[in-house]
Amino acid sequence: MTLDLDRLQLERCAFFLDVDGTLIDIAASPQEVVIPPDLVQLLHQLQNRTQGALALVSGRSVDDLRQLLPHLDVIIAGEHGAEIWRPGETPQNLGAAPIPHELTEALEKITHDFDGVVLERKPRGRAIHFRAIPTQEYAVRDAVALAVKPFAQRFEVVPGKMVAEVRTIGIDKGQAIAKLMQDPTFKGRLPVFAGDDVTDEAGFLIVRAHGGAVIRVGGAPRADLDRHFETPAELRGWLSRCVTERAPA
Ligand SMILES: O=P(O)(O)OC[C@H]1O[C@H](O[C@H]2O[C@H](CO)[C@@H](O)[C@H](O)[C@H]2O)[C@H](O)[C@@H](O)[C@@H]1O
Repeated sequence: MTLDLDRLQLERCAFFLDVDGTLIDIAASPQEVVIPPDLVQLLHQLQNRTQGALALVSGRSVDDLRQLLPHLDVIIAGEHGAEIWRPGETPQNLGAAPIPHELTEALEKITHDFDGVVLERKPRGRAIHFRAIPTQEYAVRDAVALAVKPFAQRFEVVPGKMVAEVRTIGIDKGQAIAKLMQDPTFKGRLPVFAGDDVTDEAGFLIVRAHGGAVIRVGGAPRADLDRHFETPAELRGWLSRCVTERAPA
């Protein structure tokens, strides 16, 4: 059964929002994304209306997101939930293992074998981007799988949009959301999660398990979604209407 998102009471909700492809448009490279001018204000409004029960849940690292959104002061679950940062604190590692040097070397080699592949080194993971050579997608994904194979007891490869993400086994957005739902700020609220990609599915599962609402941006509409938006701009428009039109009685 899906929830009627137009009847949500923000004061009883907890929002978990993915970033790339959900709040902001996908760009040619991670550094080229454009942050909409009103995004930070919108997120702070949502944070106020939910008494702080708002977290960004992203594949990007906490440091990366804080640079991208320097004036934003909200909780961040970074690197697919490998780390959680609360404003004023240092990020908490939720169990990510250090990436072995040999694994990074093996991934680095792929950037030499395929012109156009870029290795993103995150504090707790690696991402191999091949957006510049889409026709080589399967060859690159195979090469990444092979590189990670000797480390398969601790690390796995997860697919994303024109990217292969290498992360510690057991880390996913679902476990980060489950942990945040134990926080007094989030506990007892109805979780609402918006995402756009394969790596968001673990978050969708946990949110459903808590009786919450699942929103997907892009892709095809699905029967199991509570709401589907075509673009990040549509999602931001809906969030904006939520915070302005649904003021508390
Ligand atoms: O979980 P998200 O917030 O959606 O982050 C997922 C990954 O986003 C970034 O890569 C993706 O977006 C780039 C900018 O639009 C695009 O160029 C790239 O092809 C996408 O894969 C980021 O670089 C990754 O670290 C995140 O895991």
